[in-house]
Amino acid sequence: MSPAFNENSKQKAGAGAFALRIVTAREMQRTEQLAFTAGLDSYTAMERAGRAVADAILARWRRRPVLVLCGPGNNGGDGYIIAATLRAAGWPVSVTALAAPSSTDARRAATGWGSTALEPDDITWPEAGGLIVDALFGIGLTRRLDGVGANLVQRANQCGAPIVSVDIPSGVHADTGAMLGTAIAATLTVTFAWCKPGHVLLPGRTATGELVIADIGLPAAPLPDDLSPVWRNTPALWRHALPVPRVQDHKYSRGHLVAIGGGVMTGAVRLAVRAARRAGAGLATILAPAAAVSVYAQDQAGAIVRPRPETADVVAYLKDSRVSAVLIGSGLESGGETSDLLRHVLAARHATVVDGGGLDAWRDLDHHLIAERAGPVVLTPHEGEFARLCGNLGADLGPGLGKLQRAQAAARLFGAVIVLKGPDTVIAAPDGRAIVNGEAPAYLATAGSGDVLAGLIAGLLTQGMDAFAASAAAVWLHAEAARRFGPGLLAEDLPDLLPKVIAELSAAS
Ligand SMILES: NC(=O)C1=CN([C@@H]2O[C@H](COP(=O)(O)OP(=O)(O)OC[C@H]3O[C@@H](n4cnc5c(N)ncnc54)[C@H](O)[C@@H]3O)[C@@H](O)[C@H]2O)[C@@H](O)CC1
Ligand SMILES: [K+]
Repeated sequence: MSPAFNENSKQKAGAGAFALRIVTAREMQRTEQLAFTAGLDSYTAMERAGRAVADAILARWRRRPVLVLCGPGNNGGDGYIIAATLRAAGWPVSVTALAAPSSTDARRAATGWGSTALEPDDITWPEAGGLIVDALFGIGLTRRLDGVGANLVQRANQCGAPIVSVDIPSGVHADTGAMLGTAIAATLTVTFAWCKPGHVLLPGRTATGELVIADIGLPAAPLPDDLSPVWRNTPALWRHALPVPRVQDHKYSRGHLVAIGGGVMTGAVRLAVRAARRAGAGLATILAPAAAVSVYAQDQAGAIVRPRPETADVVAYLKDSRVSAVLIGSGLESGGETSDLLRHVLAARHATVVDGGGLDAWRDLDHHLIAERAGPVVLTPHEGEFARLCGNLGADLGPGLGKLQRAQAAARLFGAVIVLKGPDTVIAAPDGRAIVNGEAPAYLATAGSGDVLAGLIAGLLTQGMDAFAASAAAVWLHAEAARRFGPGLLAEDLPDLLPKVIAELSAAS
């Protein structure tokens, strides 16, 4: 495990990899409780939260009319403090209260605001030159928005003024990013201490707009020891673990990837192998049906292509101790032969990436095969493949299970790293660690880009990188390469974009 994944639980929120944590609503509440028990005054925390939001507003906008929408809980309490702070800065501020404040701290904040709160029916909605502060609901939102609350959200979204959300856009579920009925579409969201899953998972990520994470002094107290370690994906987590060739290396010691090629959809493994080689694999061998050997051989002169007339040939080849990772499933049909191949690949005990048709084969494996395999396995489903792979996995964990929790549950169930792909890819390890990649450009929605990702993961794995770190690094590098290329991106472009991205990362570390 890399040092970045072992950060000290007594660190401050703003420090190093610890700042990249993603914390669920319940974990946040427990952290706050511990901090309060350790002596932090809860109203002081609320004042800091409110001031942090007001500071973010003052740093971005000039004086303008502001409407603050306050809910009944502590999110609303933050809203009253923001209103008072902006008023003290000379801004024209009005407040509307969805309901009377229900907590001691929120009541105290409302008293500090002092002026009357408008009834929702009496609001004059600001125009584009004004500003709305959304302090209706934060991480305490537990059920769908309806009635007056839903109406306020819709009117705010329609009035044309930018909206600043306190902690999380009202209506977004903090742990899943789902919309509970309707949700604020914010220009800016200021959250506290750590990001929540709802800020990085769709559709919450879109509703969040720009995200600012403000330090309100919480982790000065000890954190709960059992915080599930979830991070936002950035190179700080894994850059130091990227493979770098040593002077004494030869092609086998840099890593020998074996890819199982299909007979018809050859493009998938060709893309994957090129990506693996661009990521530094010293050697790649494609085991292909005899009829397709020439197609693979003509594509990449530097890859070895061998015919695999019988499954037995694959088994024999994988016994070679110089094989360091296997990619199976890209471009393979689901069904009998793929299932046989997968069983033999797992029995060979190499680090393995399973994609495409291999995922359906994985679903059909006997559980003892999954339990008994020795090498690390990475499964790379998109949502459709995940649904086939896992069915209603997690239904017993309650309704509304989000993408993060589903990936974590599958990783635990299978004892494999899960890369649940999409615009908000989640990488989950069997031990509960997870990383969310919230920044992928939509240009990646093109045929073959998943094959490149599978090959990139395999290319890093084959060089000895830890499966979880390799998966996170590959997802980030893949997205960054696509971002740099921009419009017109083809999957074929991606492998050759990787060296520059990797070189710049290595230079920066
Ligand atoms: N606890 C603390 O010390 C701090 C909390 N802070 C703020 O407090 C927020 C959390 O406060 P709360 O736990 O009071 O939760 P919220 O303010 O998010 O909302 C809770 C209230 O909304 C009601 N509610 C939930 N779902 C509803 C729905 N669909 N329709 C109508 N009412 C609904 C609940 O019954 C409760 O009254 C954070 O998001 C953050 O903004 C900050 O002040 C920092 C410090
Ligand atoms: K809010």
